[in-house]
Amino acid sequence: MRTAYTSDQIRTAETALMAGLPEGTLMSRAAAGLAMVCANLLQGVRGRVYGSHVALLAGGGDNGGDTLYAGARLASRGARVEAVLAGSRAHEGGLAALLAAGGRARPFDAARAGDLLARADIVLDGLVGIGGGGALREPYGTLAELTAGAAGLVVAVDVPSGVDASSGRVEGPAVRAHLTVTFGAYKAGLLVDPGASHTGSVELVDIGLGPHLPDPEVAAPTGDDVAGLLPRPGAESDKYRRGVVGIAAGSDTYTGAAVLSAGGAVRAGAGMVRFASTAEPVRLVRARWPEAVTTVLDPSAPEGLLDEVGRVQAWVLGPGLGTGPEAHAVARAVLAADVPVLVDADGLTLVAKDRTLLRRAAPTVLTPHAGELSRLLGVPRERIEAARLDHVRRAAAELGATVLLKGSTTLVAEEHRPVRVNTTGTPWLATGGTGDVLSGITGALLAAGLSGYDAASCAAYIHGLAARIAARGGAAGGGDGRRGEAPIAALDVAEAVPEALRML
Ligand SMILES: NC(=O)C1=CN([C@@H]2O[C@H](COP(=O)(O)OP(=O)(O)OC[C@H]3O[C@@H](n4cnc5c(N)ncnc54)[C@H](O)[C@@H]3O)[C@@H](O)[C@H]2O)[C@@H](O)CC1
Ligand SMILES: Nc1ncnc2c1ncn2[C@@H]1O[C@H](COP(=O)(O)OP(=O)(O)O)[C@@H](O)[C@H]1O
Ligand SMILES: [K+]
Repeated sequence: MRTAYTSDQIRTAETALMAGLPEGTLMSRAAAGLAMVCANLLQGVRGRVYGSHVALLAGGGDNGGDTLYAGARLASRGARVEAVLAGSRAHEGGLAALLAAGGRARPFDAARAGDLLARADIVLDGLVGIGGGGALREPYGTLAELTAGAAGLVVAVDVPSGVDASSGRVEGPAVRAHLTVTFGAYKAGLLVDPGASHTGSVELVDIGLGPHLPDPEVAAPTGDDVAGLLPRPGAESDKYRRGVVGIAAGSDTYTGAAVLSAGGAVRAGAGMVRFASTAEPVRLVRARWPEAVTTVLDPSAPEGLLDEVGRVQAWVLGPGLGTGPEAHAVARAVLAADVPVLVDADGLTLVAKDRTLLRRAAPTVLTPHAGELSRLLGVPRERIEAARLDHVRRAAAELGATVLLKGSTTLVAEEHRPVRVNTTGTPWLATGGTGDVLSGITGALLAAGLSGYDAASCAAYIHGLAARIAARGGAAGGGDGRRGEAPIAALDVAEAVPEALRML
């Protein structure tokens, strides 16, 4: 599990660690690690450190200090290092070290800074780190924007400036780095969008913080974590014990979502899929997934609506269900069941209109995208997009459910647990119907007995991995939506789930 922390948690751990160490030890560890990474980069792009051009953007705090000290180390190896001092003051020790090692430093001047960035082999963004707050003020904002025109590699020091280290929030200009060198531990904002899309790859420099770190705010499961949680059938398994998932989805108007959700469940290894809906979706699901056992419902007679369906260990409710009175009757019947229920799509719209549906004892998993969460919380969508971590946490607490927030980084929140961040996926997933597939995968894992928290985070991982495999035509790797990948259809993702499971 890759764990990540808020700025306050990092500061507390740093204070505890520093209490037993001579002053300046941590900054010197951070600067040494940063200089080493930069030296390796320069070896890669220039073949040597000596004679290479390094630009430092140094803010007035300790983030600038790290950067100036690292610049001094590179200057002492013969690099031509020049710092732009963005603040009214600069870190004294760092500046003195840089000048003593033969580096140069000048106050901010836009034209000169632009020239410098156009010439540099690497640019170190040391404007602000965990001490940053709110939108970047001037001239920090201009400097962050200028890094977009840098000819060489942009290396963010600790955190890309303009990204809130604790939440990933971005409120104005922010540096987009090729690489972020972060100190002591991951900051939560490096894993959560929009911040995560500014970091490039992330390299962690150990400064000895480990023993002092508290429980993390955020955790990103690795493939091994997911593999360890997944159910595998044994000699004593039968289809019932492996988990029967019920799917209440589709309507005579919307039929595709039902087929996709059922496909996710079948491919993710449900022992059995019981599909319950009106006649047309039932016909289509049977045609595409003969494995599913189907029941035609008559929601105009809500009494004993699900009696004919048979026993299930978990339900998936909502994809393509519609939002009228008959859909409401189905939602009421499913949510009255004493088993875990995943609510998606139209099911979320029904729940947003009638929160009493969520008064139940068994676990509930909600899987909204930002628009659906906006309706659930009564908060504008843009505010959710800008502060996804805060809102997913709030939703879990307020709705008493496990909440999986879909989007470019998928988050899974449950009260009193770290928010789980999904690290797989590809922007090609942004296409109609892929969320329906996710609902089926998650339902299969819930039926197999995983908790809502584990089922949702494992399903997101598998779904994202399957999407990458589908986008690369069966090959592993990728995930950036660029070369070697092609558009995918939602059903391709369901079909790639077995390959994803094989890789885990
Ligand atoms: N505390 C420690 O023990 C360690 C800290 N380290 C470094 O120290 C950094 C934290 O240093 P600081 O606490 O001095 O904070 P920062 O240097 O991250 O930020 C504070 C500085 O940025 C300015 N600033 C804040 N928000 C701004 C905004 N929106 N626009 C423009 N300027 C803004 C402040 O005026 C101040 O000059 C870490 O990110 C890391 O790089 C490392 O050296 C490791 C050890
Ligand atoms: N930019 C993106 N990058 C990666 N994944 C994305 C992106 N946008 C959406 N996704 C993923 O695609 C899926 C879309 O689901 P959803 O919004 O429910 O669509 P639908 O209702 O059409 O199925 C989710 O798993 C979501 O996390
Ligand atoms: K920075």
